[in-house]
Amino acid sequence: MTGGRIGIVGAGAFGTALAVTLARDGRDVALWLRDAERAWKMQEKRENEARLAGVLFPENVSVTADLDGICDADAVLLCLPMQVLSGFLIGSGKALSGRPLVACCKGIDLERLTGPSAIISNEVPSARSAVLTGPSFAADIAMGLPTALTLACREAGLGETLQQQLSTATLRLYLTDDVAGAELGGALKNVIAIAAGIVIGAGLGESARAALMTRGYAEMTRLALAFGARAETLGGLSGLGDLVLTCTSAQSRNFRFGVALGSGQAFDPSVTVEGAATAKAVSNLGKKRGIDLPVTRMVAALIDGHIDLPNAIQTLLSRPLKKE
Ligand SMILES: NC(=O)C1=CN([C@@H]2O[C@H](COP(=O)(O)OP(=O)(O)OC[C@H]3O[C@@H](n4cnc5c(N)ncnc54)[C@H](OP(=O)(O)O)[C@@H]3O)[C@@H](O)[C@H]2O)C=CC1
Ligand SMILES: O=C(CO)COP(=O)(O)O
Repeated sequence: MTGGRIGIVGAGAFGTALAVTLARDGRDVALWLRDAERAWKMQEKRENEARLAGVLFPENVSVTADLDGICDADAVLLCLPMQVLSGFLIGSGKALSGRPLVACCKGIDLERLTGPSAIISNEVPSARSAVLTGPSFAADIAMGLPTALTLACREAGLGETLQQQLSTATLRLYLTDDVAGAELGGALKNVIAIAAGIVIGAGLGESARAALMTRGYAEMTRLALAFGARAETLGGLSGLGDLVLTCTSAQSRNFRFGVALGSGQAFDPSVTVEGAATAKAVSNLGKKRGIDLPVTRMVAALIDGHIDLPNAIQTLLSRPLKKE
């Protein structure tokens, strides 16, 4: 499909990659960032040097710091980190009233303990929401490598329209109405990816990583089913697919953060690591709902410095033996 006008909020790595791939496929794209001077420079330079260096913008990408520039778009993609989404919508959501808003962030809000679609419904009640999630590194999308994602939307008609508007020759969107499953899979896989990174960073071996990924997947499924998700969604792109990608690739920031934690190295605090806040949020959710989440709880405790690595490993290994 070609044509249509897409607005993108957030010129980070992911927002920029989506802007470029959608524009190459014929959409007019307006890419919004919060700083007017940087927006002007990016518009002139035709490149996002800070977040996606080396990828030139097609001429049908325009960069703006004015939300009026995107409020008439057919769909607006919210490509902000999870923990800033509510603040952005409280401050600026009014400008996006009535628009289809597609959350592209992965995580659970630490204060509200909800995913992005509930934040959108609360802060912009007139908006029609969807969630775009699944296994994809921004660099791969920007290079035009084949990528498949999940588009989750409760409204059948809107979901089908967005699926057409946001799929390209190399970006293939699969549709589901299981928003809870898609959101929770995307949020939790980042926590498990941190744990997988810790395992590798601490030198515990590939076998331990495979065990961790499998038990982590059981944990993701347990939590998601308790929130009304369907098991098949967790077994799809937004759950298992993204878990595999993120736990096994050094391109992943969550995985690299875990490696640093496991090997006692420092990690640049300016890098977006969604799983860190989400580990705490999900740990709190689990406590509230009485759901056993041993891996998530341990990741949250390690990040907060409430436990050291040898004790964390010992605690996980000494849990009572049980049926798989
Ligand atoms: N990168 C990837 O490969 C993928 C990322 N995602 C998801 O996309 C989301 C965004 O990630 P990503 O693009 O990588 O993140 P980046 O760290 O690359 O960029 C974050 C962007 O958010 C902006 N931002 C931060 N705080 C605010 C705020 N308060 N108001 C307005 N803008 C703000 C930053 O702007 P500024 O520069 O001004 O600080 C920056 O443009 C995450 O949830 C991530 O999980 C999903 C799939 C792949
Ligand atoms: O979500 C992603 C891949 O699907 C990106 O992972 P990171 O945020 O860990 O880099």
